Amino acid sequence: MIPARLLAAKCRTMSEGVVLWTLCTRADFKPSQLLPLQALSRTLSVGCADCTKHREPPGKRPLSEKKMKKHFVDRRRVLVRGGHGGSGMSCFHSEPRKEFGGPDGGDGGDGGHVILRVDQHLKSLSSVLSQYQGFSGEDGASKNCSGRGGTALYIRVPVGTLVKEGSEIVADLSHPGDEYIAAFGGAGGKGNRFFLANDNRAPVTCTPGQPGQERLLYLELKTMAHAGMVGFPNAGKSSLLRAISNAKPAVASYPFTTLNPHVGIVHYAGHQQIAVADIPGIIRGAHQNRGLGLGFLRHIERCRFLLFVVDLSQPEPWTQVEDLKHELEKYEEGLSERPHAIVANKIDLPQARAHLPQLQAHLGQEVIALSALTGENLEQLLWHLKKLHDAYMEVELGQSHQPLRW
Ligand SMILES: Nc1nc2c(ncn2[C@@H]2O[C@H](COP(=O)(O)OP(=O)(O)OP(=O)(O)O)[C@@H](O)[C@H]2O)c(=O)[nH]1
Ligand SMILES: [Mg+2]
Repeated sequence: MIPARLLAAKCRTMSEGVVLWTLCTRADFKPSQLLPLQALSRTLSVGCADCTKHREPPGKRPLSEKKMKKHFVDRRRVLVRGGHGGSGMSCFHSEPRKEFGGPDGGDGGDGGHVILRVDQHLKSLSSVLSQYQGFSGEDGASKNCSGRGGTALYIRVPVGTLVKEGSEIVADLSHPGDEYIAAFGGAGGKGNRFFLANDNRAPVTCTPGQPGQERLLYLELKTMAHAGMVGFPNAGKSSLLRAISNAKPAVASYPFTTLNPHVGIVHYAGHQQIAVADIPGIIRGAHQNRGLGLGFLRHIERCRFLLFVVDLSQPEPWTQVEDLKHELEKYEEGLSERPHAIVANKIDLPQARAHLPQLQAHLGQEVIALSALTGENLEQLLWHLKKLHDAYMEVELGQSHQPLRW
């Protein structure tokens, strides 16, 4: 149970459009004093007069969910070819009054590689084309001039891109700045100078450049986030993400409003950031590809801990948790065992309050009851999120792994 003294304050700084959460303590605080978020920020006077005036940061209008769906691509088939090596040159040194100047044909330049590079700002594979041809090296020239090597061609991919060749995983680009050489450029040819030998003082042989490597790769994006919100359609996952972060997924009263994952960053005081992913709704039989199916269960795989979001206004809400765990377990063994918290949303509705004790009794574990709509008890979720994150960091650092940073 969260110590009642913990409070959260929300402040949107205009310049960054960031929601900053400060967990602070007040010795005299009682649970009954928990206030809706709007009231809370007024009570604590978090020192941001602007945030009351301007709720939305100015700028581009966000894309609609439908348009975003068009732009969101999480699989791509790419044919990559390294650059062709430049040809070697065959020629002889020529100078007035100098006979037998000798061979001086330069080597061709190497072809450029095609390299996949992680760009933290990309969220989807939509900008990746179906074919890439690396830059060719220049041909060698006379006077022993070697051709210039082809420059590398970079393909920008988002964090969490898995590279497959056939069914084999050849690279996992899970950190910003990670690179993988998708196709090597061909080696440049040799000029006739290279073939100069004691028994052959005037070679005419030169070799052509080699073609670059050609590979057919499959790119697969698995959303990377610290926490993944898993729940049935309409449970209020997107509303919750909007409430705690600066992400703006669409919210509507019909199921499957969210069609692709959204990642929101929760900013804590001290520059700590926790990435939370809103995963599209999961229904019974998702592991057999029902609803939005397997395509989205895939995005949960990479989340380090989970938030099971339950619609508390529905009768027998514990069955939602059981079903969600069942679907995750069927998809990948052990997935439902990840560190998690149970979030019971819509506590503002009268029937929801009545369901809460039953849910707690059935699950036998702590339930974070809150309302994404009114902001009630959000601070408890933030506190749990931080606790799960700290535990994850401890485990990763203990195993000398590089923890996921945002
Ligand atoms: N009363 C109440 N309604 C809520 C609350 N949170 C969300 N809702 C409503 O529930 C409906 C669904 O909310 P969403 O956030 O779109 O739900 P979702 O889980 O993202 O749904 P999908 O994207 O379809 O998976 C909307 O009409 C919300 O206004 C809450 O705390 N209280
Ligand atoms: Mg949604």
